[in-house]
Parts: sequence; C-alpha cells; structure tokens
Amino acid sequence: MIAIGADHGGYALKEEIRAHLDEQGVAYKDFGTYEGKSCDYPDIAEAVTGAINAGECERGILICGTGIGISIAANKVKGIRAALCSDCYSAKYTRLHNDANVLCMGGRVIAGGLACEIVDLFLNTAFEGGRHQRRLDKIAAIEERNEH
Ligand SMILES: O=C(CO)[C@H](O)[C@H](O)COP(=O)(O)O
Repeated sequence: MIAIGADHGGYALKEEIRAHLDEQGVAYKDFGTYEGKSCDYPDIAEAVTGAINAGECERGILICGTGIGISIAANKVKGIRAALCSDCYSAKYTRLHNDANVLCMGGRVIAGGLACEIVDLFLNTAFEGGRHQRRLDKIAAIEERNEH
C-alpha cells in the first residue's frame, strides 16, 4: 500500500498520479488534500509519514508546489528518507542507494508525464544494500544522537 498526499500546490499533480496508479493497479491511500483550497504541507507530510511508520503503508509520495517544503517536513520524522526528485536518474538511484521511502515532487515544477515515470521508477526499483546499508546506518545514528 502506497501513501499519497499533497498540499494545494501539488493537488493537480496528485490527481494525475492517482489516475496513473489506478491504471497500473497500484493500491494507495490518499491523505489529501482533497480539493485545490490552500492548506499547509507539514500537516500532509506528517499524515503520510505517520502511515509509513505505523506499518500501514510501505512507501509514500508527497507533492507540494516545489516539493521542497514537504520534503523538509517529511525528513524531520524519524525513519523517513524522503527524496525530492525531478528526473528519472535521481528516482532510480534514490531507491538503489538511499532506500528512500518517500518520493517528493513539485507540482509547479514538473509535468504529469515525467512525474508518472518518476513514480514508476520509485515503486519498481529495489534497494541495492551492501555499502549503501552502512551509510543508511550512519544516517540512523545521526537521528539517534540528535533525539531530544
Ligand atoms: O511549495 C511549497 C512548499 O515548498 C508550497 O506548496 C508553497 O509554498 C505554497 O505557496 P502558496 O501558499 O503561495 O500557494
């Protein structure tokens, strides 16, 4: 199960991605926003990352206007590795090397066709492990050391 969410800046792109996921037969849960009205991206980031950390969803897709604010918010949550992607190479390698569990995109930055290609790579590429696991362990250790 994939968690998906967007603020008003990402709403239109979220709807395009939902249609794409429906076509592909990918199961997802939509955490809003459910209309184009102004809302706050940290609330959406917290809902989607909460579903991942609760084990309800495996991975998430988050969209705001630039993708930046929502990725900053998502990366505040322990255990979340959120990657802002605007190209296919980054989407592939953030799975291979970073085991990213949240994909972030900018609804005011990229078009629907490219975004759907990015989503497919994010969902269908496996983590490589090996030396990359050592680096993820170091990221987790930073989280532990900076917990208050
Ligand atoms: O991209 C974003 C955060 O990084 C937001 O979508 C953006 O800041 C919203 O702006 P506005 O309220 O002017 O529509």
